[in-house]
Amino acid sequence: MFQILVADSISEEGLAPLISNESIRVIQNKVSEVEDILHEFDALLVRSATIVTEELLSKMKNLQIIARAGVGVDNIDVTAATKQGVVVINAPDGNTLSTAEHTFAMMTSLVRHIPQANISVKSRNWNRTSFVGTELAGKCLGIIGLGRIGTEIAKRAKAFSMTVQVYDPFLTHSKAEDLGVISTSLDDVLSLSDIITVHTPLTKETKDLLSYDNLAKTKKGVYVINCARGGIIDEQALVTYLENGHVAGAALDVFEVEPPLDNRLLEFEQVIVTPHLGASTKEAQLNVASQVAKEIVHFFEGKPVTSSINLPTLSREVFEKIQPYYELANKMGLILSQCMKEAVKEVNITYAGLVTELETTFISKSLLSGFLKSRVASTVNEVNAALIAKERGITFGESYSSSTSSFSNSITVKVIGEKNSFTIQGIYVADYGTRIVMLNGFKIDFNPSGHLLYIQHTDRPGVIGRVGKLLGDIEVNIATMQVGRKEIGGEAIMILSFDAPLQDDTVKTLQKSQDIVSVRKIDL
Ligand SMILES: NC(=O)C1=CN([C@@H]2O[C@H](COP(=O)(O)OP(=O)(O)OC[C@H]3O[C@@H](n4cnc5c(N)ncnc54)[C@H](O)[C@@H]3O)[C@@H](O)[C@H]2O)C=CC1
Ligand SMILES: O=C(O)C(=O)COP(=O)(O)O
Repeated sequence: MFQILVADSISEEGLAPLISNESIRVIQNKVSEVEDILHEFDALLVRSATIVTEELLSKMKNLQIIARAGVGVDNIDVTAATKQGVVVINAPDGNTLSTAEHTFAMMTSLVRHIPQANISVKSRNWNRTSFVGTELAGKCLGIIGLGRIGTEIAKRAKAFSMTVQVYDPFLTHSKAEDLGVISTSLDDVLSLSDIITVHTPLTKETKDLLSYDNLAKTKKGVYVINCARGGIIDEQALVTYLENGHVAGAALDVFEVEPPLDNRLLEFEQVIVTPHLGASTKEAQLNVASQVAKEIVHFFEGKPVTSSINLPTLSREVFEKIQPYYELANKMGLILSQCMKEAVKEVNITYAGLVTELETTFISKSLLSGFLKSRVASTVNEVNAALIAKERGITFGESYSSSTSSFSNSITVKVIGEKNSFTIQGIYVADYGTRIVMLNGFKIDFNPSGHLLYIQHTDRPGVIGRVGKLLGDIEVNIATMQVGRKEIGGEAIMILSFDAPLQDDTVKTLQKSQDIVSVRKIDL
């Protein structure tokens, strides 16, 4: 008998496949109420309220699967779960429409002051002049993050006769064209929009995306909306811009700390709030609960699960053989993603030599998951990488080359974007390890790990010295340095490694230095 702990409030009807299954026992309780029997559960089902920490996982010795009845898995320590061999699944599209509709409800409420007017009338006032609103038709909506939810918002905004400006670095031109939206830079979205709504995952890149500096670039009188994740808008910065009147109002469904008991934003009349209700409809809850319930049944029946976001399903023996290539490919994907900052149409992988005898599909998926990791809300892994790439219009090709090179095996990847392309080649040699031996046609040789800088420059006397001095002046210690060039005086590259991550300001300063063409920070 498999025991499942349902720790958050989840649709009973959606749970039917579990409740009716004779080999499954469902217990609906908060974690704190079953502390002494946590070790007995085989599965844990949660929404966003239960925080699944490493400590909790260590108490759940029998746990095999965690199911998130929703999208965001930021309340689950997926790394700890993976380490513990626990599969994590989610329901990526069951609540898309409800969240988009809630965002739209927040937008209309915000610009027509509906919550404030409601309170006023119920307090027996009849004050029509204080609640004069703003029409949506003809206004510009800025959407940051055009994934599943952002896309549904865009369609609805078009129906309301709004113009839509979008910032999503991973959005292809054709998708934007199909939707009739303008795909542009973050700065354009900030400066041109009357209303800005965020729909990205909360990641290193999107934390405080609407910062002091970025809010300063917005129109005076702008409205902002966050129905994605607390922390994408810097709450302190928002307080400042509400206080000085630059931001006319905000609609917030999510907060950095939930519930937001001690949050200054709640004190503003022009801020309207809901308690993380985006996905709270009967339909969305039924969808997400039944999606994960069916997946859990499959999992216990030994069938493959389709929405796993962490573990691959390979035998240990096969995995051990491909592991070095699998890790190399993942690093190559991460390097490509950090060097190629634009929408990508194609990822082509070519294997040569001994590696072609292995299960390369799995290696390719590892590469793809490294490449997509920072671009989507839910964690990407080998199980879901190809599907996510397809959804995002990225064609993914794999081929074998018989051409002989100086390496006994190699993986070469070409990523083609709308304007540029980028090529990388990596090798694995037993007892030597994994190396990157080519970047964009430049021969090089470095270990893909740690904190790196990729600098493209002109091969002129003094460039390397200038970079060294610039970093030395700000006390940044270079651990290793590699240079590569195609011809004397032509284009050249440097790969520098450091003991700690570099500050973004350092990258900006280097970028301005003489003879430097481009600088990319790579964290692996
Ligand atoms: N309030 C609520 O109850 C709910 C909130 N959510 C949250 O909404 C957010 C969006 O969810 P989905 O649309 O389902 O995810 P998605 O993965 O379909 O879309 C996310 C989009 O953000 C884009 N993106 C990633 N990094 C970016 C960056 N630095 N700048 C601009 N765009 C970037 C990606 O390219 C992608 O298109 C997530 O944070 C999710 O957790 C989801 C459901 C309910
Ligand atoms: O699916 C998501 O990412 C959500 O934020 C929904 O959260 P909830 O399941 O309503 O606690």
